[in-house]
Amino acid sequence: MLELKNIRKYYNPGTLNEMCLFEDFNLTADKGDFISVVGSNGSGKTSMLNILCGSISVEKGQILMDGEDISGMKEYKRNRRIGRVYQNPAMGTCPSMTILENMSLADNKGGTYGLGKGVNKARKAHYQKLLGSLNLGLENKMDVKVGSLSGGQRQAMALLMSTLTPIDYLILDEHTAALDPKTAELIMELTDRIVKEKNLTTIMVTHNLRYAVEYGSRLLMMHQGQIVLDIAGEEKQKMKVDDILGKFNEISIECGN
Ligand SMILES: Nc1ncnc2c1ncn2[C@@H]1O[C@H](COP(=O)(O)OP(=O)(O)OP(=O)(O)O)[C@@H](O)[C@H]1O
Repeated sequence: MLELKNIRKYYNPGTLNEMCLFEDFNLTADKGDFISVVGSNGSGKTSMLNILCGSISVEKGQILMDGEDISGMKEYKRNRRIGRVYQNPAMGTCPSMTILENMSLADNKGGTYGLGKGVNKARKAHYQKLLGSLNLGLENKMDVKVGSLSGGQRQAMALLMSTLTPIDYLILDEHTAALDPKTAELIMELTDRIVKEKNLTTIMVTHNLRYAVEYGSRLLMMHQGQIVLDIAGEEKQKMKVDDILGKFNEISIECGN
């Protein structure tokens, strides 16, 4: 379970540009939840993910992982249990290293790493099997530099790499936004498969309302630092893209836009 409790977050505190994003923000992601998060630009979606992952600090409040307060825990330590995929495929992979080296690096997350040690045959075969499941032919390109792959291929690798070690939580920050529609679809199917196979508690920020409706067990809508919609179960299953659009319109009218 991941929890944000009574979070207060200011950007540029004490300056002319001070901005209060969260005043008393609360979120509980129960074990096995797959939460799609939609919301207006600047509503705080990425900031929320950054707070969970420890990429940014907060003024007040607690971040709990399975009941343990991890507010003071460094990002790299949280990452032992949290996998993250970003919008930019370049963020999750190292372009100057080969596919094999990237896989090996991800496999050693949280441990020491030396390329000199090399990768044993069994591990290489394991990586090839995983890459083969993507159906992108990457298993035959183990010595190719990742920088020469397409965005979609890199994002598929980033997803595989972020979930290679035994993690419990998966954080997806608009991870299909930079991809063409067909590749985005493929990455979403892959995401869903990995989430189910590994039983990952997942939070996925997306501007694609269809994905938000089709995937996941719960749907949140954020606006101006607040959760304005939180639905799950049957209600979520019945939700249509038009319903979310309607909610967006309501918010815009309330704001006078
Ligand atoms: N490092 C920062 N310094 C100052 N303000 C920031 C910083 N990061 C985010 N903000 C502000 O906080 C607010 C929320 O930003 P955030 O990126 O979390 O929103 P978002 O919902 O992810 O937006 P989008 O849908 O456009 O990606 C915005 O007004 C943004 O300008």
